[in-house]
Amino acid sequence: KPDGLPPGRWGLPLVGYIPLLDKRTMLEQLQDLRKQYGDVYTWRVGTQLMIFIHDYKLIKEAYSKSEVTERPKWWFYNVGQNPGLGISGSNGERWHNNRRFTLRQLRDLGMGKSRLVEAVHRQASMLVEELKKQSGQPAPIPHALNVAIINVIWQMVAGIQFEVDDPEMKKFQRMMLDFFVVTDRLIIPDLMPWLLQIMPKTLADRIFKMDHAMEMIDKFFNYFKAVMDEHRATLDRDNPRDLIDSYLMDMDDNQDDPESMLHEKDLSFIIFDLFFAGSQTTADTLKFTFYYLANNPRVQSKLQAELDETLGGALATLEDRSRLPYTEAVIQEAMRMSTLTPIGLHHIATKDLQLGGYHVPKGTVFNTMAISVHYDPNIWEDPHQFLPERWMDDKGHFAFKREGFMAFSIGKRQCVGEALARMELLIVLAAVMANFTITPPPGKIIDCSPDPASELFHVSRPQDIVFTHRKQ
Ligand code: HEM
Repeated sequence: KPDGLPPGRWGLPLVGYIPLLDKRTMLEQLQDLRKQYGDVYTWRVGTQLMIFIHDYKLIKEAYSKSEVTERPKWWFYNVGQNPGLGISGSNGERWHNNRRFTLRQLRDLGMGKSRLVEAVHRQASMLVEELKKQSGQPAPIPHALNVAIINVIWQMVAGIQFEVDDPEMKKFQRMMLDFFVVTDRLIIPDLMPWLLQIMPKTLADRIFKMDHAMEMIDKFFNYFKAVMDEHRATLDRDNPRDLIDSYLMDMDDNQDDPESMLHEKDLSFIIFDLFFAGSQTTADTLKFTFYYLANNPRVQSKLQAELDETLGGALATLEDRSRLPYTEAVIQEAMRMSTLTPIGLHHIATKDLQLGGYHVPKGTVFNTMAISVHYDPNIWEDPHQFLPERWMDDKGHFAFKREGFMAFSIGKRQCVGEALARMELLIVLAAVMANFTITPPPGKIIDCSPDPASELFHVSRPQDIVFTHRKQ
């Protein structure tokens, strides 16, 4: 055990201190360790040394260091690609280029006047129509919400939007669900890589579903490749339509450069990352927001009053943003309370470093406890209360402050889709709340706690809720 480490659990050789030995949830165990060791501690899981940080200032200090920017080279992130492709699982120059490319795309295609805003408008209106069909009835939030969010990403990537019941959309969603299922055990060999050396490959594949995950990746590649081929056949360099067109043009521009890293498989991973990082997150943030609002009629009336007065029934645009401070505050508060990534996404130390007076060796994996920060009573008054007012200043403006807010993480690796997510959340929430009042089913309250089935990523619990059409 290296000297100077933060306190914590080292455990046995090879297996470390395995969380499965304990029946409580992972988050409960982490909170216990915090009580025992303080805001920063280590926990060796398998052969992997992990550091857990519950304090915002220390997280900020860690993530401001360039040596804590990389993603671990794990199956969980790379799905067998070495080196990792796309954005979320890549590192170094490839990561830097792909991230910059995607941010540029979002800016150019995106915010302001563009087709992307039109797509969000169209999807928000579609969702309102779907909700009218269940007006006044207790029912789960319709599947159309997920479709709406996925369609916005399709618009950005390939200029396509599907109808709610289009079989192609169903097929695509089924592929995404299947992928989630096959990746649930991939992290085990990441934490205990020696298992792969002692096990026959067929057994390892059967247990950890690695071959299945690779097959799924090929399936996605073939799916996206067909869309790329269509784009290639109709590409007009003077009128790039979407992200695929832009990438193909960059590829052509660099075809004589032997150093060029651009290729179709990498593009396929970028697309894959956008769907996986950007659809469930945004859709679930909306679901949590509807749940909090259903239990908080006071907040809901105030929100509707702002929407009625400012928009008068029209769809919101980004220009309306400064006139919708309470709507922004509601979204911000819902993101704080739901904390979709309670322990963050892993980063790895690429060099030895000092943090909070401790020595953190190269190879340590960082877990940043957004959930502790978002409920820290030293940062937030009454942290368990849904209080959008905490985001308003004395003049009634939305007072966005980054300090202590980590829904999109912080530092160089923070979410690339934040601006898109915020635009979608604003437009869709405004459209729904201008048209509907939300209540729990009679005699019930909505359970706003995350579904215990998913620990590392918070998702909302499926349950009935009532959207009643406001006939203005
Ligand atoms: C409310 C919705 C969203 C939330 C809460 C969210 C949250 C996050 C978080 C916590 C990270 C991890 C950053 C880190 O490693 O420290 C992340 C990364 C990422 N997000 Fe989002 N996200 C959302 C929406 C989106 C959207 C709409 C897109 C794009 C369409 C997107 C694309 C990405 C990508 C590509 C990464 C990986 C960044 C990298 O590794 O450099 N996200 N997001």
